[in-house]
Amino acid sequence: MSTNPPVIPRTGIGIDVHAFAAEDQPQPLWLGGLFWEGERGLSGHSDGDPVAHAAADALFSACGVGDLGTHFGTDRPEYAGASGVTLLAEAARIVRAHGFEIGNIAVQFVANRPKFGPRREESQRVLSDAAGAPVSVTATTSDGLGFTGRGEGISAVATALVYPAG
Ligand SMILES: Nc1ccn([C@@H]2O[C@H](COP(=O)(O)O)[C@@H](O)[C@H]2O)c(=O)n1
Ligand SMILES: C[C@@]1(CO)OP(=O)(O)OP(=O)(O)OC[C@H]1O
Repeated sequence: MSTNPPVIPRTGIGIDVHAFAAEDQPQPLWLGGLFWEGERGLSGHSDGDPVAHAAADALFSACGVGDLGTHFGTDRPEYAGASGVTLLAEAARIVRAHGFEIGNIAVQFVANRPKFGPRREESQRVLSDAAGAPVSVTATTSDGLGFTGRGEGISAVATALVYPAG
């Protein structure tokens, strides 16, 4: 009797950090694929969304196909101002082109503001649509400690699970 080899899933991890933009060069805040009206924005070559970037990096990590810089380097003018949602969708496309399907992505960001809970469902919907797989997002304040606690920037960490397609 022959048995099929087991399908071995692969995990990946991604971390991203963006500093808040200087007061005299205000930027819109994009976080978790959403625009946050009235909140101080982050600096970056793209829209600076650390949640979407960490999610994309976790996908690349899970598949062993490089990282954010490999695929969307800051030397690529077409990604200047690019939406994190677009980058996540493109990362998911690349992952599938390498023969993987996505199980899920989990992201947590660290920031005092914005208060995320009321918009969690909206963010998860936008990011899940982009990835074509479930994306869950959680938030913590880190109890006011560290650079996030001091309000210098926002960090995000993500894990992803992928498995060979077909
Ligand atoms: N930007 C944030 C940060 C936190 N939350 C929610 O508050 C809960 C408590 O945060 P602690 O840092 O004190 O553990 C956290 O579990 C989140 O539900 C948030 O919505 N937005
Ligand atoms: C996304 C890219 C490319 O526009 O630029 P940034 O917005 O600066 O973001 P970062 O998380 O530093 O990742 C590097 C780049 O690939």
